[in-house]
Amino acid sequence: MATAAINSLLNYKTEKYIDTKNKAVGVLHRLFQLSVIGYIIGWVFIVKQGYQEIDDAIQSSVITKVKGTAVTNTSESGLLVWGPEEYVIPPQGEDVLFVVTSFLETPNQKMGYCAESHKVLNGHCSVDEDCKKGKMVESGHGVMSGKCIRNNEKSNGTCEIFGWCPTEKNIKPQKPLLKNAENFTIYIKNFIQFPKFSFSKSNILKTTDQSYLKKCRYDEKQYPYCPIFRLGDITRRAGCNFQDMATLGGAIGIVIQWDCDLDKGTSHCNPEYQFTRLDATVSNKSIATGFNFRHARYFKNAAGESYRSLYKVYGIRFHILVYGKAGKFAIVPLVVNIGSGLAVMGAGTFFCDIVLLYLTTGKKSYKDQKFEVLKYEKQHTSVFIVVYYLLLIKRSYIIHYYLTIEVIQFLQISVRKK
Ligand SMILES: Nc1ncnc2c1ncn2[C@@H]1O[C@H](COP(=O)(O)OP(=O)(O)OP(=O)(O)O)[C@@H](O)[C@H]1O
Repeated sequence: MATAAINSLLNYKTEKYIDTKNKAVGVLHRLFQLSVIGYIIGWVFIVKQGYQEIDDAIQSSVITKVKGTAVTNTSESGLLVWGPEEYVIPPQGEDVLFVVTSFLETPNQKMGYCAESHKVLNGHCSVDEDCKKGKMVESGHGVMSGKCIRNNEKSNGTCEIFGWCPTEKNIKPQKPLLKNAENFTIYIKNFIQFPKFSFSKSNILKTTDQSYLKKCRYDEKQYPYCPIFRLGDITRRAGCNFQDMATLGGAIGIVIQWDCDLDKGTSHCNPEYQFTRLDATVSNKSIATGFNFRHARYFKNAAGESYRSLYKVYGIRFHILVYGKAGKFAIVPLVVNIGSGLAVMGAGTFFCDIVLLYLTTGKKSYKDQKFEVLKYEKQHTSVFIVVYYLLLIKRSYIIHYYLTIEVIQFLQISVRKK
């Protein structure tokens, strides 16, 4: 038995084929093989470039610069000229930047006593007892002095507070004040790297024309590689009207997509821009409409007293998001994809066997010729079953697999000998 097992282990065995002479199943088999070859060549290699190694861990740096001026003239602030230093917050040129399009200024606030704003619910009162001295007004602007300030005896008033006075007026902008904001331009400098392929590039066109950046404005058709965008064009491409958005504010996403086939060369690796309104789910009537925040500018008068001007600013927040992947030819994905394609081809034989053995007229004769029923000695079976389970318990699946094949072949040899 041992010699037979060793022989069985060392001998080369080849698969045996049965020529069924069944044309219909033969055509079916070829069609299946053609579909698999079509899938591998068309989808896996041409569409999905399955012969490439992919790096989707893009590393990126973004810096922005906005240019343009706007003029405002309000009763509180008078005539003002706004430059990027005033309307871009923060001014450092980050990848998330806020451009002011409207504002409400409360100028010359000074530390002192004044009536709390009517906007603050917890600051309302009808008698002095409603304003507990020393208590902070919740969501308010200062600490209560203990007095209730009313315009007349009958009406309700608001508590007197100690804080920055006068408090802000309760007004919402009806239209954007920085009307020219639509014509501001934003320069987006983006540097990317695909570390797996030691490849780096920027979104700025390589040109010797020094004035290119001063003249060009991004346009999908004419200037697809110009990194300077007009704000009005960005909102238009995102499907919204700049002036509508500018009144109460909003958020816009500028997506820079890098999909690079490095086999085609560096010049084919270029960014594609997409624009989307990020707060688009919020309708105009929603309580969550708009985008604003407050900041203050502090100063002292000639007498050394501290003052501040409080600004509630409305505007558009731009988020620059960079995504991308690069692919380059590599032998490993090529072999893996061919291998998995060939494995799928094996399913064709299985499928055709099912058709042949269960759906054709001559299924009985096919079955008789395809399957050989083996007869073997019982004691062999029991020994092999014991070994089999011992290996299974020890989780030696590979040894178990090969042993099972060898056992079956050994039994076949035994049968043949008989
Ligand atoms: N938002 C923008 N709109 C239009 N042109 C711009 C904008 N930002 C930069 N540029 C122009 O692009 C070129 C390169 O800008 P970069 O910031 O690298 O150089 P710079 O000389 O420091 O720019 P500048 O001093 O004009 O702000 C400059 O000619 C600059 O004027």
